[in-house]
Amino acid sequence: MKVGIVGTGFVGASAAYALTLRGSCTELVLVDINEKKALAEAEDIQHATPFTHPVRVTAGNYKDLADAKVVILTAGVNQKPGETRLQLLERNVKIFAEMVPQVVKAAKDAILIVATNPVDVLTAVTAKIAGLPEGRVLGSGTTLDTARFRALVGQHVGIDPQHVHAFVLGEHGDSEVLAWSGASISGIPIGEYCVQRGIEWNDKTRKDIDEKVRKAAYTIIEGKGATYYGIGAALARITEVITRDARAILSVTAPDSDGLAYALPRIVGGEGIRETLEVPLSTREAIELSKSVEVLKEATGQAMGYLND
Ligand SMILES: NC(=O)C1=CN([C@@H]2O[C@H](COP(=O)(O)OP(=O)(O)OC[C@H]3O[C@@H](n4cnc5c(N)ncnc54)[C@H](O)[C@@H]3O)[C@@H](O)[C@H]2O)C=CC1
Ligand SMILES: CC(=O)C(=O)O
Repeated sequence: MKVGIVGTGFVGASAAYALTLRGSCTELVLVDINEKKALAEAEDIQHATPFTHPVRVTAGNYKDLADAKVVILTAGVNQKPGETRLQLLERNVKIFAEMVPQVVKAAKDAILIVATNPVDVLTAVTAKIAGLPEGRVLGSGTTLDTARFRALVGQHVGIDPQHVHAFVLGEHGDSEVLAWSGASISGIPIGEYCVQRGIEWNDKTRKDIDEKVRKAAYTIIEGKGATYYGIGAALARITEVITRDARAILSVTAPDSDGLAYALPRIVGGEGIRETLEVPLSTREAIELSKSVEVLKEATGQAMGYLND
């Protein structure tokens, strides 16, 4: 099964490497405005295939995306230290206005996965430009934040994060909501689990984890200029859920009936998003989620304005 990636910078190249390590597809086509970079990444990753999976990795142009099952969009500018995701909006909308029609023309049946920031708004923009049936355009949303949340809780309680069930909802950004009320360790509420096992669990523990999840991008960008391994793995996981029709529940982002995209747990399978789930939230979490949606509403309005400029 063919997968395309448009944008082979830190994020696109990491996603390509993760897809190859996991054997999530059989063919991988890398496209970038910087053709030399795409070619170099394709060659480098192809050299990993004798140790991983027999994925055919090539660099190409938009036409080479024909028949792709999935195209991942990671082209665009990233944050500089201290910059918010929303500050990238105008520059990345302009890139998407030029790029998305070419992707849709070449890969007529593909499911599009957006990763470029601000990812919720760009997913709404992509859906509007692409005009594809519902479910075929999604964004990585808070899959990375959810992974950060699960990793930190897993580390705190000393278990494999795969057994931490918890979601981050709303914006992939400063207003995101960590849904503590439904978080569990394999069905046992985290607080109860900690009491049973004699592990510290209080407001400070939750505040520290919240801060680390919410600020992760800022601290990593401060330290090394960009974040890419976490999102690379997340994109590979979303892609293989589609290529294997796994029907997994992921906190991806997708436009609602008003064209506003934000992350909620959704069932994802071979046709893209199959269903959006309703999550029981505490009153405080529900209020925080509506505030997050308001932030995105304003930014999405601005983005649609840039599209019409
Ligand atoms: N959704 C998420 O959780 C995350 C999203 N990101 C976002 O991913 C995006 C990419 O980040 P990086 O890879 O670090 O940036 P980067 O600067 O390393 O790579 C961007 C790539 O896009 C290419 N590009 C630019 N315009 C293009 C066009 N018109 N057509 C084709 N290719 C084009 C550039 O040549 C470059 O290779 C950023 O917006 C960043 O904020 C980054 C981490 C996590
Ligand atoms: C850059 C970004 O969006 C992240 O690492 O969360």
